[in-house]
Amino acid sequence: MPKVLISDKMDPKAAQIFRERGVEVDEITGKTPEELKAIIGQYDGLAIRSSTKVTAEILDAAANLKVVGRAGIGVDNVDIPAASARGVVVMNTPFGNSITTAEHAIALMFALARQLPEADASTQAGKWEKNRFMGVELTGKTLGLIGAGNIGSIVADRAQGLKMKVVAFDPFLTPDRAIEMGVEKVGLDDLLLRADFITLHTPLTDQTRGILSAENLAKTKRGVRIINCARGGLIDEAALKQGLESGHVAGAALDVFQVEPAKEHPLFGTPNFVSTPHLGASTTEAQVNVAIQVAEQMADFLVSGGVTNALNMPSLSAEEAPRLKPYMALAEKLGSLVGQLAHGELRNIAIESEGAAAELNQKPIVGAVLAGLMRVHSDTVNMVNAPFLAKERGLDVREVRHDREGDYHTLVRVTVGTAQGDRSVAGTLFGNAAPRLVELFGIKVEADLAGNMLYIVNEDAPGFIGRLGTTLGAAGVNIGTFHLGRREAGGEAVLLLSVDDVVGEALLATVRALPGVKTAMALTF
Ligand SMILES: NC(=O)C1=CN([C@@H]2O[C@H](COP(=O)(O)OP(=O)(O)OC[C@H]3O[C@@H](n4cnc5c(N)ncnc54)[C@H](O)[C@@H]3O)[C@@H](O)[C@H]2O)C=CC1
Ligand SMILES: O=C(O)C(=O)COP(=O)(O)O
Repeated sequence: MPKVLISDKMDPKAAQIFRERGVEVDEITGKTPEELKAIIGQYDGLAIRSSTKVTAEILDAAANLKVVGRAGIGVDNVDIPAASARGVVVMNTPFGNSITTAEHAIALMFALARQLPEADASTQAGKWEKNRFMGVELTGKTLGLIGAGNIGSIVADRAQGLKMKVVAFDPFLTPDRAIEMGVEKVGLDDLLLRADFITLHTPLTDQTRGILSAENLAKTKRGVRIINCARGGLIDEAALKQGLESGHVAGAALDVFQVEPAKEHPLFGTPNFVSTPHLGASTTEAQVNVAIQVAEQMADFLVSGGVTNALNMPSLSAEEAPRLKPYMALAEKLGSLVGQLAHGELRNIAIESEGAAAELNQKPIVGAVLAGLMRVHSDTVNMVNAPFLAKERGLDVREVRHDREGDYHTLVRVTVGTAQGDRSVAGTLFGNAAPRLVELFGIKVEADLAGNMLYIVNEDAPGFIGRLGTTLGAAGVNIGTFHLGRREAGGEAVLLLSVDDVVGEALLATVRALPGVKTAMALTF
């Protein structure tokens, strides 16, 4: 039974769903990285929010880990390249908390406009400072949106309801989408110049880090109010403090900080500064949404191989998974076969599908071929890291679907380009379930690819099969199945034998010495 660790506070629905789906679950929150390292090795899945930092070091200790599930959106606390390299799927729940986070941004905007936290503290301190607090209206003001994705567009919608004018800076926002959202697409400088309020809704990336730098803050309108419910690293916090102290920035509300938890911070106590402890996603509704979603996605993956919302792997629905599974087994075997047989550096690989295979989602088939191919050289390769490793090695991967009807109702062909030319193998599924090799380097064969096998190319001449049988028998190697194919009578023949034991180097040398043998290799599947 797969085992999952929930390492950040999560709605109890998550654990309930894991158990209902046949996944064992432990909930252990608040661990230090060292403590997490000590226990992570026993788990197949890790369910987190933003507190757990999934570093390369943690991943190195996670020998059995197959999936990290983020109950939320931002995954900047997960080292995704390190996870991909180790074959661990990383998934998030991209929509479950977006309304809630957008509402928090709007709440903070009101808090700034009307100085609600200060007014509350003063009133409850018995001061009744009616003349101290003077707010601003939101109606008619310009809201500058940095990042117009899921959360940004909900903020834009709510702000329009408040009769604000919304301008948005997002390099990936298309003009059509801007029209649909009713926002004006602008450049960053234009936004900085015009916005009365600025709200940030981008992920933290190398491009967005410090997007509100000292230089950019200096370009803002005097009296600007800034809200950040995205990630701490987006704003230069020291420059923001200066802006607040000089009065250039009339107010700033941060839900997120460069270093969290922020228990001490130079901004604390600064006039017109409002803060919340990363509460953007903290509503009952959002937490139930993300807990259910992350547990369903992770259980689907661990139990049936379905992949949803993965950031480092193509999606594969739980419904598709059973239909694709035999294809992935076939693809992996074909990849492994070419990986074992093709000599030298592989330059490119083409994965072609025809018949029923062409109607399927190709990404998992391609991933499985690459996994089979790369696993020949490394034990730690799987479908997640195989495409990544292929890219790293400069292998050109091509995917082709054919409409044509061939000899088989379904066929997957894998062709690799080597220094000696192209080498191609093809396979089908018998009864839509059992993988069978049907073509090997241009020769028609029909073979199971399983267990220990012996691959021989020889000159087609009488007496050879008898001599081979005698040689193997004398070495105590039992033949399970025997598959033969040839280009033409008396030409080159290919033999694929399944054998009960590993064929060692000494026996291979004897086989190679038999008259007419051109190649003899041991294969394993
Ligand atoms: N405070 C909290 O509790 C929460 C914070 N978040 C944060 O909010 C972020 C945004 O979430 P979503 O809207 O769901 O993500 P999203 O992916 O739907 O939208 C992000 C937008 O940022 C844009 N973007 C990317 N690079 C940019 C750049 N250099 N300049 C301007 N725009 C850029 C993208 O084009 C995209 O439209 C998350 O990445 C997460 O870090 C999310 C949920 C809760
Ligand atoms: O979903 C996100 O990106 C968030 O920042 C929410 O963080 P949390 O799950 O509340 O720690």
